[in-house]
Amino acid sequence: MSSTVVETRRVFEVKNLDVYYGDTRALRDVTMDILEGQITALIGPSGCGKSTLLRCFNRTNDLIPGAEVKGELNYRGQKLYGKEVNPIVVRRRIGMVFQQPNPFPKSIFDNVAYGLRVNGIRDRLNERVETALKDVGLWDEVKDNLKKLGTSLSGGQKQRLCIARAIALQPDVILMDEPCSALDPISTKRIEDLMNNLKEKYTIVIVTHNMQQASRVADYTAFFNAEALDNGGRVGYLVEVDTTEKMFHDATDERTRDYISGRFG
Ligand SMILES: Nc1ncnc2c1ncn2[C@@H]1O[C@H](COP(=O)(O)OP(=O)(O)OP(=O)(O)O)[C@@H](O)[C@H]1O
Repeated sequence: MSSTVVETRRVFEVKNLDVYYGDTRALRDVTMDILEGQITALIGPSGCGKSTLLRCFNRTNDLIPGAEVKGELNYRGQKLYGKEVNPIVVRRRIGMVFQQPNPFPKSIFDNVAYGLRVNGIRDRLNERVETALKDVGLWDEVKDNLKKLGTSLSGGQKQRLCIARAIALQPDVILMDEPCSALDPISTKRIEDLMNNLKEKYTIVIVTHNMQQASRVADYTAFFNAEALDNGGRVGYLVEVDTTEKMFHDATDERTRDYISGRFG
């Protein structure tokens, strides 16, 4: 990696991380850093473990029966899987946005206020909701209809509403699992522009199948691949991670160059 990496603060430090689902190892020996205030894209062919790694960052794999994480994963210098760590607090600090925009069948206001209320935050609710909606560029579109159902918005608006719901809690990190794959190109562009604005305040990790998207939005790109095992299964692994500029124009590994140029995957 370039020398700027050394000077930038590490939010996550992943060392020799393995993830299992039951007896099956889905991801092996991942070592990488996630840097503060940067957008990091996780790319690679289907099944190479991108979403699995993403879920490690806010411990949502804990919710999958049989999932087990081995190795080291430090969040701001603290063991994320340490015994004393409360996963609920982790998920408050490290928010997540999914592929399918999934607002609750509640009003626009209540969608954004939801996480705040659940976490017992009741002061300045109106102001906090307004700020979150402004931060995602939705305020002007919805300010006169805050009682309208969140589910009645367009796909792109719904996704921005879900991002507003995540950032209302003022998290440290936002994890995005293919946030634009269900959206049209115009809504996708709005989310990409939004990500660029959000990185002033948040560290973002995004899983994307869209290589152009990674090259447009990410500061760093990590390329994962999967290899066949003797038992017929497959295990994902990290091929390389570097600045997006380097990965897309001068990747070290031939597999990365092949994938990025569309020769496989
Ligand atoms: N809940 C689960 N239970 C069991 N196995 C799982 C589970 N989730 C993922 N896996 C397995 O882990 C491996 C990695 O899956 P994962 O979804 O992380 O890959 P991915 O790179 O994000 O794939 P895609 O690009 O298709 O979304 C796959 O073999 C998958 O079948």
